[in-house]
Amino acid sequence: MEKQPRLLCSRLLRGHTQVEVALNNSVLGWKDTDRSRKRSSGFSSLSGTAHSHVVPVCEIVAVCKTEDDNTKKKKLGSQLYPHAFTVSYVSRTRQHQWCCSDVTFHSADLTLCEQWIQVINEQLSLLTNRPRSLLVYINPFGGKQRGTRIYEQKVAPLFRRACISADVIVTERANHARDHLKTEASLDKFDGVVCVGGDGMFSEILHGLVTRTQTDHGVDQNQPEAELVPCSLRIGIIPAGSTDCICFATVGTNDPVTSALHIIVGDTQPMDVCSVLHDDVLLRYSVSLLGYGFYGDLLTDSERKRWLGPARYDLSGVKTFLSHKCYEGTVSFLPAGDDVGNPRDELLCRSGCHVCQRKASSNGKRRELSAEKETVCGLGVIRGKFIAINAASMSCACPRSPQGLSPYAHLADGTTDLILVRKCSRWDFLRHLLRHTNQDDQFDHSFVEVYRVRMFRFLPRDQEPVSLEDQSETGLEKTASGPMCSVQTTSCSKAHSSWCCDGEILPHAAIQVSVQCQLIRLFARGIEEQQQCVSEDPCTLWAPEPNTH
Ligand SMILES: CCCCCCCCCCCCC/C=C/[C@@H](O)[C@H](COP(=O)(O)O)NC(=O)CCCCCCCCCCCCCCC
Ligand SMILES: Nc1ncnc2c1ncn2[C@@H]1O[C@H](COP(=O)(O)OP(=O)(O)O)[C@@H](O)[C@H]1O
Ligand SMILES: [Ca+2]
Repeated sequence: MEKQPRLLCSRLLRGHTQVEVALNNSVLGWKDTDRSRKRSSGFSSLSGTAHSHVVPVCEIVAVCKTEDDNTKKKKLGSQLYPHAFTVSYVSRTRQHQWCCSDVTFHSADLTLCEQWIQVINEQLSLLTNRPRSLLVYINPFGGKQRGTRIYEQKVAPLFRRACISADVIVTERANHARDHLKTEASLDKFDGVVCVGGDGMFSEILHGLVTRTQTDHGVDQNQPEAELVPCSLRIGIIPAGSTDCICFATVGTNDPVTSALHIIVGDTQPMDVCSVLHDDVLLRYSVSLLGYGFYGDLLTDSERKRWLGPARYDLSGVKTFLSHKCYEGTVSFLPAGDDVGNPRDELLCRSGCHVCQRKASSNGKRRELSAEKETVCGLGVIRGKFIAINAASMSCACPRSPQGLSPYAHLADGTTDLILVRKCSRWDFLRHLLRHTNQDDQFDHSFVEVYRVRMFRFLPRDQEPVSLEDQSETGLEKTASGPMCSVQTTSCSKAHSSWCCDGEILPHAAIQVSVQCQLIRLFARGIEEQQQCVSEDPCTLWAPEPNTH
């Protein structure tokens, strides 16, 4: 492959060390010159400074002239270096966390500094995926009520440094952001929408943006067969909520600075959205967890304890666990094809995921879940008594469960992982829950089943067709895709639970769910496999000998 022409290469001063700095179309690099390395080797090893460093241009946040009194006095030997410029760039710390680092280069030559600033800025202006203008919504009451402070102290300064303009709206009530996006906001002037808050706040942005997009394109989202139009604006999430699972599962951490940097560099991560209907009428959209039984009850209880902040989930978790309820009903589902793998295949969804890139032909194949079709096309039907019915459209990894509810679920494959936890003893359920917090397989229990599906439907027992109720009287449960299995004899609560849908409670127990493949895009890149290596060998930046200024 032909090598990129070198654009600029100079000998400059960094700290007390002379360095050779080079820039081509994709990488900025600097290394100590041999002379200064010899002279300052003690200094370097003491401070831990590496002798060479490379930064991909796409991870440069900004470059600017440095003007302070120290710069004016900068000296090496008798030579003054009164001019300087600073490059801010992404550096990786630990656990997928990013921070913004600065490197300042000094020079005796003002024109040279200005040339560096100009050339780097020209390179940055070629990166067309970067947002220039954002619409930001802050929920001041999410999580520990630190949304406004997090934005002002950690995010706004970075946006300013990257020359991104932001229109900020601090919400005054629930659904303020959703309603504003739906009708009022002039979206044409923005390159993206940012929410500062938790999963509930993200859900508001999701609903506002999806609804607005359908309205603008004349699509009736209440039609069960409607082909929804993907949203053109990307969504950024600055985590300031209680669970922050959508941020955690798409970035790998819930750190506001990391998220701000993913927005600044203009990352893109497509994401599936489930539409949730009742009697063919749209109730809500979901991207993370749709849970009936355990998580529905937990969330309902936790809403009364909002004043406790994130700890409400632990308290309600213990209470719901102790109440040990189970619910009877029928789940029918359309299994996904083999092309998207299965929930236990140990294929993690990571940055550049191949499974998601193959992007199932699912959307074209959407079919209605109707009774006649249940006997054909491999549709699964499962009757039973369940402690939990969960659908995880993504891993749902979060600080409480770093692998998530379904560790091998994919962000953008057009499927959701349907997890059925049948009635079991308290002890067994606790064992199952505990496995969410360690490396053990939470699906490896006789009372847990998991299916990768494109759509599913749930009917609570009292709404089942009579024929299914009759079957249950025989004491047998039937699955179309699996073997017959016996019903446990213990009794079960007749009442309904609720569905929790990305942290919101739904008003109906009977729902139909279908996955809309890649309906939205986030400012994220999926979880990076490991510390990313720059593909370019730094040495090539300096070979052959540079024409130093
Ligand atoms: C014994 C320890 C068991 C730990 C089990 C952890 C499983 C965690 C899976 C979490 C999946 C989260 C999916 C995301 C949901 C969010 O969309 C949604 C909204 O988030 P927001 O408030 O930021 O807006 N959050 C939720 O629905 C909350 C889920 C909370 C899960 C907490 C579970 C705690 C369970 C504690 C059980 C304790 C048993 C103790 C027995 C003595
Ligand atoms: N200004 C506001 N006042 C009250 N509730 C709000 C406001 N802005 C947003 N909300 C609502 O607060 C709920 C929780 O927000 P979220 O940011 O997800 O925090 P948490 O993660 O703590 O639940 C969401 O349902 C959202 O609609
Ligand atoms: Ca998915």
